[in-house]
Parts: sequence; structure tokens; C-alpha cells
Amino acid sequence: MQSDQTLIILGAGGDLTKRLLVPGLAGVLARNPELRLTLVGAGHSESDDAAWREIVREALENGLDALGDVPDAAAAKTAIDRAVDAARWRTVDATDRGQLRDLVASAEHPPILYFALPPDITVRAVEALRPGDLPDGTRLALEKPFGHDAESARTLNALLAERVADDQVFRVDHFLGKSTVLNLLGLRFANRLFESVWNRDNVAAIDIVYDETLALEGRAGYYDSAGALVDMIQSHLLLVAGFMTMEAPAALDADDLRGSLVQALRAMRPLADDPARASRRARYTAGELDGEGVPAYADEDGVDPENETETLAEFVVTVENARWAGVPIMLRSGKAVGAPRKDAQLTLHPVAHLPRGFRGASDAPRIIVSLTPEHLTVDLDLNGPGDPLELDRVQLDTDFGSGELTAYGEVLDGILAADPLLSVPAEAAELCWALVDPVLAAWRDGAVPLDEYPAGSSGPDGWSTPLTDLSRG
Ligand SMILES: O=P(O)(O)OC[C@H]1O[C@@H](O)[C@H](O)[C@@H](O)[C@@H]1O
Repeated sequence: MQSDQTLIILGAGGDLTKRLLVPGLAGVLARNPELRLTLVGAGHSESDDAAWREIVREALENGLDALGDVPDAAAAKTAIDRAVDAARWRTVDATDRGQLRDLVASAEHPPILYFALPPDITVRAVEALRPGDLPDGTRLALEKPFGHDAESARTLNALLAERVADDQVFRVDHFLGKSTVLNLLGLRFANRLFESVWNRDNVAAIDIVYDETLALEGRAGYYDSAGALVDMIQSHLLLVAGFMTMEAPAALDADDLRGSLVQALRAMRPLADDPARASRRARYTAGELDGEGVPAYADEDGVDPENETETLAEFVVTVENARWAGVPIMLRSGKAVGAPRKDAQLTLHPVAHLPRGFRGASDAPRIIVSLTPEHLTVDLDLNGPGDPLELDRVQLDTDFGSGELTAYGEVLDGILAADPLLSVPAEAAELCWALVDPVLAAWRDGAVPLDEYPAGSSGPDGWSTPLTDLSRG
């Protein structure tokens, strides 16, 4: 990693910067205390260097505290002090070419421009930046959602390609920085035990679930036009499905790994090639979570009930290749769900023949890769104590251990190291949209009802029957 770097955050006044980006940088500074980082906050509000430095200090210190033990705490603190002193604020209109050009030109080094902006403003800012305005080596980092459908993602990719080389574009998805998602690579590709069962001969189904207790949290402005399918499945969970199903890359470098990811996504289809049959959606009504009342989604501030925004979505895909043909992969994510679950589960086929005489342990065995906290559970049927013919279901459990950086820290570390390994490939961004576009169209056409569930419940009545077991007319 180059030791002198300038990171310009466009939209630095927003929540993401304070909550995730700057705290994530604390770990990067702790890991690379020699890094001289100039953090430029850019936004439309009339702030100043002093106010921005205060925000940066608080966010970096919080980020460092959250990391717990770091190898050299004194060096990390010095690096943070240096970053705070160097931080600067620029008031800019991110869609104005002249202002953007001046902002980029004021950087001492080819900068990293991080677009922490709403998607439509990001597109206007990228358009405003003309190719000649960017010094060689400028890196562009873009937050999700990347476009609003496959077509707009293609257009945005083309715009970016006119401005910088593809390996200078970082399409950010913080799920690719999550320890468990990275641990999946080691689990699958470094262990014969797992790699040899990781196919349709042994796996009956895969469920990837990210249900949160969090409700809207004041994010109506963004969420009400996104919904659970776009917010979580289009980006994060389809990529996790790609990591679960990809072929082994030859090497863990950006080309090979991202090539394997893209290949897996290219093979994905909605279950039965029928987006209406492959999906369902619901929205929470008033309920209770952790003893607190939660208003109905439709009554939240800033929500337009006419939007029919879903807060819980399921989408089943298949991967049409020799490894996975016929295995349903269920992606699900919801807000305000009681008993949250954040994991990927592989359900295994039973053994071809269980010798007559064994009793017990009839449920299909599973391998559970928990995304938060980082954990692995494997079901085994063992004779156990007592009657040797009675099988007991036991679970092998182990911690993956959390990484030394937060998910955002991991992604930012890659951007600062100019390594696109954890950046979403251009084609992947388009493919994820191409998978969900037909589902959104089917929903708009009214082909799938908008069900309801009380906040704090596990979902609508009737959803306990898996989507794959329902035959919808
Ligand atoms: O659990 P994490 O890492 O915060 O990720 C989940 C979040 O990911 C974000 O990208 C979504 O916009 C949020 O709605 C969601 O809550």
C-alpha cells in the first residue's frame, strides 16, 4: 500500500460516512500505521475543517475502540492523530464539473473518489467528471445500489470505463468484506471434507437468510424506493450465493476469484425460470420487538404506502451447471423479524442406505455457515452414549473468528491497496440486476401478493411452508 494517499468522500455529510466508512478506516490505520492519509470530506453543507476533523476523530476513535485489541495501540493512535490533523473539508456540489475538477486537482496525489451519494446523484457526478479531469491513478469507489436495473448498471459501467481503467473502479459491497464470506473460500477450497460434498450429489438445498430485527431506522428516503429485494438480495445475498456456488479459482487474485464469481452468477436463473413462482414478498404491520412497540411500516415517517414496498422478500434461484443443477437456493431477507437469522445453510441428502436397525436422527443433516456471528455448525448422527443402535444428532461447532477489520475496513483496505479483489466485478453488478429485474416486473404486474407479518414475528402465516414446496397457479 502506498504510504501517502488522499481519500475524498463525496457525500461526507451522510450517515454512512460517520457510521461505517470512517470507523472502518480505524482498523486500516491500525494495520498500516505508516499510512499518511488525507481524508477529504466533501459535501454540499457549509461545514469547515474544524467541524469535519471533530467528526473524523470521534468516528476513528469509536472504530478503534470497537476493534478491541490491536497489535500496536500506540502506533494506531499516532496514525489516527495524524489522519485527524490532515483531514480537510470542501463544500462542493458533486454534480458540478468545475467544482469536482478543482476538488480533484487540489489533491496532492491521484485521489480515491468515494461516492457515498444517493444512486442518482452518483450517476450525475460520474457524468460531470470528464475523462481528462482525472489524473492517472485516480480510483473511483461506488456504493450500492449500483444503478437501478440491469440497463442502468450497464450504462454506469460504460461511463466509468470511459473515465478510468476497470481495475481502478471499486464497486463496493461490504458483504464481500465480511469475515465469514471470506472464510467460505478457506472452508470450501482448503478442506477436502467440505469441497467433496459441495455439489448436487450431496446437497439437497441451500438457504441464505439475512433476517434483521432492525426496522426502518429513519431510512425511508432510501428504503421506500428500494425494499428488501433490492436492498439486500440484489446486492449482498446474490453475491454470497456466488461465493457459495463458484468453482475453485486457480489463485486468490482479483482476476481468478472474480472470474469464478461471475461464472457462477451467469449460470443463475430464477427457480423454474418463473420469477413470480420463484419469489414472495411481505411487509410488516405494527408489532413488538424486544418489548418495544414498532409502528406498521406503512405508518413510518416518509413512507408512501402506495409504493407497496416489501420489507421481507424471498427469491429462489438455481445454478444451471453440472455441479448444482436442480438444487434450489433460497435467498431471504427481512426487517423487523423476531428471532433473526443471518446464515447460509446447506441441507444434505440422507445417506443412500441407512442400515436397518438404526433409530433416531431423522432430520436431514445440515452445514450451517453463520454470517453473524462468524460460526460454523455441522450436523452429525453418532451412536453416542447408551443404546448403540440409537443415533443421536450432535453438532460440531466452531468459531471462524472475526477478522481484524470491519467489513467496511476490509473493503477500504483493498481500495487503498489498489487491489480490486473484493470489489464487485462490472459484469456481476449487471448480472445481479438481470436476476431481480424480472421479479420486480412480476411484482409490479401484481403476479405476487404483498403479504403481511406483524413486526417481531418470524414472517407471514403460511410462509413456514417453503416456497419450493408451494405450487402457485
Ligand atoms: O449487518 P450489516 O453488515 O449492517 O448489513 C446489513 C445492512 O446492509 C446494508 O447494505 C443495507 O442497506 C441495510 O438495510 C442492512 O441492514
